[in-house]
Amino acid sequence: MPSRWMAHSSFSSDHFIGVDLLGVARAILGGAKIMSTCKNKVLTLVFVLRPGEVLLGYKKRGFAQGWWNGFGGKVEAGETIEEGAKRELHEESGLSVSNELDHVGVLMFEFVNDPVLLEVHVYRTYSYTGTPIETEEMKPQWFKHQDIPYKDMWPDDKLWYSLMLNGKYFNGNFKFEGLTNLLEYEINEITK
Ligand SMILES: CNc1ncnc2c1ncn2[C@@H]1O[C@H](COP(=O)(O)OP(=O)(O)OP(=O)(O)O)[C@@H](O)[C@H]1O
Repeated sequence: MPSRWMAHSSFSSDHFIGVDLLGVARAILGGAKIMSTCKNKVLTLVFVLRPGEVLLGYKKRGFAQGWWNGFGGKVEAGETIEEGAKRELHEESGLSVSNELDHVGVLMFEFVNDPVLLEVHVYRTYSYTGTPIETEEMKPQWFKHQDIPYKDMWPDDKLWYSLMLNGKYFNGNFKFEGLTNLLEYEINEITK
């Protein structure tokens, strides 16, 4: 009996325990990963358009300094994502938008060794009031579509700008190592 039990145990039971432990370990690790990554940082990114051109801002300080981008930033407590987008556009470019912005995409960015995911909501609009002004944070400039300075921008931008400029809806997932090394990505166009 003991030897049969031992024999049985040393095969099936160990095997079973092995699988089970692996499963438990996976569940714990998986759970921990989900818990640590579920806190997304919600950001906005607004593109003001006029026929054939897009307004970009040169980032003068802070995160991504020295690169061109749309206007946007963190959504603050008590405001909707779209309200945050309009506020950041005004703060960074001096432009105001009273109509609804066109919500064209959501981009998720993961950075290796950083548990916080960036959830960037992308908007576009042809409708605005005011004249772009240089602020402490951004220097605005109109660019023809063919002159967009992709080499001085986030590496993901060249992968989805054509969708945004052409009025398509999309989502994307990007994995970065540092600020310049894009390791993996996927972009999906969405039909509304
Ligand atoms: C990783 N690949 C990326 N590709 C394209 N655009 C990206 C991006 N990652 C972040 N962005 C955008 O860059 C702005 C940062 O804004 P950021 O300066 O951090 O926010 P905010 O102005 O609130 O910060 P401060 O309060 O000034 O620190 C914001 O529009 C955000 O959507």
